[in-house]
Amino acid sequence: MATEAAERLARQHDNPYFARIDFAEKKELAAGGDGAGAAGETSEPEVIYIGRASLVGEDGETFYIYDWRAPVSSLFYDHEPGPASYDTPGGEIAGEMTLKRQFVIRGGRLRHMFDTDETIGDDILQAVLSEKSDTAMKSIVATIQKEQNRIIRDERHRLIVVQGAAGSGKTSAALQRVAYLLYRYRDSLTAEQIVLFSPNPVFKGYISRVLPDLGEANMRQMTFRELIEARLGRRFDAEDLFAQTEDLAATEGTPEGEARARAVRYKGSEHYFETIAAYLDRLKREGVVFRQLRFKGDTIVSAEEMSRQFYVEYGEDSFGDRLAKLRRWLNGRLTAWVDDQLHEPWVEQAAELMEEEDIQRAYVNVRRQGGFHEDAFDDEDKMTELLLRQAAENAIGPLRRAVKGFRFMDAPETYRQLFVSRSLFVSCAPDGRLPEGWEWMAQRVEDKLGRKELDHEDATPLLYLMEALEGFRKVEGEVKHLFVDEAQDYSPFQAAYLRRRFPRARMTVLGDFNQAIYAQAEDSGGFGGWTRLADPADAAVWRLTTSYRSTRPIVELSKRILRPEDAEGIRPFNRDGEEPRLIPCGDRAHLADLAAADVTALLAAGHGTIGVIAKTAHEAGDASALLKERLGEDVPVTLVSGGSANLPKGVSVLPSYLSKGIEFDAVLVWDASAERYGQERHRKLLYTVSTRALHVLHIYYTGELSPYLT
Ligand SMILES: Nc1ncnc2c1ncn2[C@@H]1O[C@H](COP(=O)(O)OP(=O)(O)OP(=O)(O)O)[C@@H](O)[C@H]1O
Repeated sequence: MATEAAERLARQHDNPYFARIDFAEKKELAAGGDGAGAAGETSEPEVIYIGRASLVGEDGETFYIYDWRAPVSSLFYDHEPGPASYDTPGGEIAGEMTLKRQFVIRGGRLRHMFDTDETIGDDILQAVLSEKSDTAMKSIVATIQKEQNRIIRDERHRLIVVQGAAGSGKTSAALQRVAYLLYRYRDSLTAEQIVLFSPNPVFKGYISRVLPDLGEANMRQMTFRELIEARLGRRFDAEDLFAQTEDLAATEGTPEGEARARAVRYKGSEHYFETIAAYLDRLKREGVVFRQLRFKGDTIVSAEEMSRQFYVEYGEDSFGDRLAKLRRWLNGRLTAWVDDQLHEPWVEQAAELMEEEDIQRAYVNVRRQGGFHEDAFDDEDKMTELLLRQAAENAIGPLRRAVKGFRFMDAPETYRQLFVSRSLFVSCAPDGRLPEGWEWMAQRVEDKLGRKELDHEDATPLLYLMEALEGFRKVEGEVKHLFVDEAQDYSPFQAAYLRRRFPRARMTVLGDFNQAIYAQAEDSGGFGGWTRLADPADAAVWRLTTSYRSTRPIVELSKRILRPEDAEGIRPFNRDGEEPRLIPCGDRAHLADLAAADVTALLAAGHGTIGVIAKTAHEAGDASALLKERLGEDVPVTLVSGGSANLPKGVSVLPSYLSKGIEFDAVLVWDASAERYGQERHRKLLYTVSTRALHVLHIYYTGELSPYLT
């Protein structure tokens, strides 16, 4: 506690406050009308300083500085001088703002001071946005914009969906919202109860400093991949989204590639989610595939016995009760089997070889059960029996654990059944029809599962089926807030799955349909079915249209990449910069020569982070090798891969999909040729890549330029 307070004070010493407002509260007409003041009159203006944390006098009442999250602070974000009001838990407070002043204080010294008429003065925002970037994201509390503030402080809706242009502050708003909620509900909400889904490990590292800098603990961060790995990683060689993307890129245009792309889209759809839901319903009556319990070639309980027990004996009970009963029954069967085996030679041998630790445990058990007193002979028998029992139990430990972990149900095989029988699939599909390409999918599932491999498009459906069969025991009921960033990249299937996995969480979902770059979400208009997850009365859809990250010329160029109707609502923040450059190159070697020379010049000009963004991991590998050859040891070049967790300063080379959510002072697009970015589906990828640039954008191409840039 004391260290925390000391750290906070040290931070405050460096940067105590960033704003001052003078606010005169409107006087209420006192009850009975005898009038402490007439309605409409205001009291003397109070001087209010706003900073990252509050500073309170020793009396515990005098506020020298208000925390930016205090109710009164929203006056600063929402209003210009003049009539103004703010919400408090006790109701609205209205009055008159007579002064609004902004400060830039660094290292305890006042650098700038502005009085302003606008909500948040352009000058300060200009200055902040013109700074060179760091490898980690910074907090934006001193310059939160009105429309961002609305998202940060929304306490009314259970589901908030934010559609925001690239660089409009979605991630920033999400993180300040986490800080806001932790402050507002500090007695009842902990950082552990907030989960943020991040697109990849690079992004995870990139945002991890914002909350600690604001004096708050980081929320839990997860990637969808981690979720899949945790449950299915041991049983399957599970493909991830990036490998899937690479495969689709490599097979593009081939019949195999087209069939897979169709399967990927279908298996991310709501149609498929409903099909699985109907299948689950049917599994209540028949069809769960059980796995026999076997020991050294002997069947202890067969799959047929389990099925009979489950569907016939317990047929009247609910699914959950039947499972609980089946588990008890299986454990009883295992115990009976152990009883039966006690005097078999293998058990005696195993008991002789038992570890000291197990013998001690058996000894303790006998004592606990009241052994070792009157009749020593009896005790010895008891001890021997216990040792034998312990030995047999050790041997069937994996079976006990399988029963505990529900592995007596074969979820993958149950899943596979759906693709074995056409009529079964049809009976579960909501429209009673087979999806296009079903045969191809059926063959693929057969091949892959047979080899213990799992396509990414099958991972969430299998996870859903498995968890639903187990009664969603991994449900995270204690999570109160779920944030999903880059939400356009989730399939409607994944959105529906997350809703079930975090059943009580309020959701804040942020995305940009113009950056939907994965095939799995292509058919959903880029918004993954999120908006349908809550009752419309409990949901809000907010839009962020101003793009703060990039200079005006960069935003203008990137808007031209999009279809006019998609670009319509995007507004650049008015910050000047050099025109983006389109640079023709003879071949890759020439491209590398030019890019290497530009990297050197950009570093010399003081740009601290340079992102060389190629389309695929393979091309990023090539680009990195070519640049390293040319730049030598003096300029370190880092190749960023799917597993990387940190973005270094200097030059990073990365595939397009790993650049999601992050930004660089300068972006060098590696080969935006028509060959690489020629199809409609590449339009959004090119947009995503170009909008990573803060100040400088160079686009190199060999051969013909992508049609989206001409
Ligand atoms: N109100 C603000 N004040 C200062 N900087 C801001 C503000 N809003 C956004 N920014 C800056 O703009 C950049 C983009 O913000 P952010 O990454 O949150 O946007 P995004 O909408 O999540 O972008 P994308 O969808 O492209 O990943 C960041 O550098 C952020 O600090």
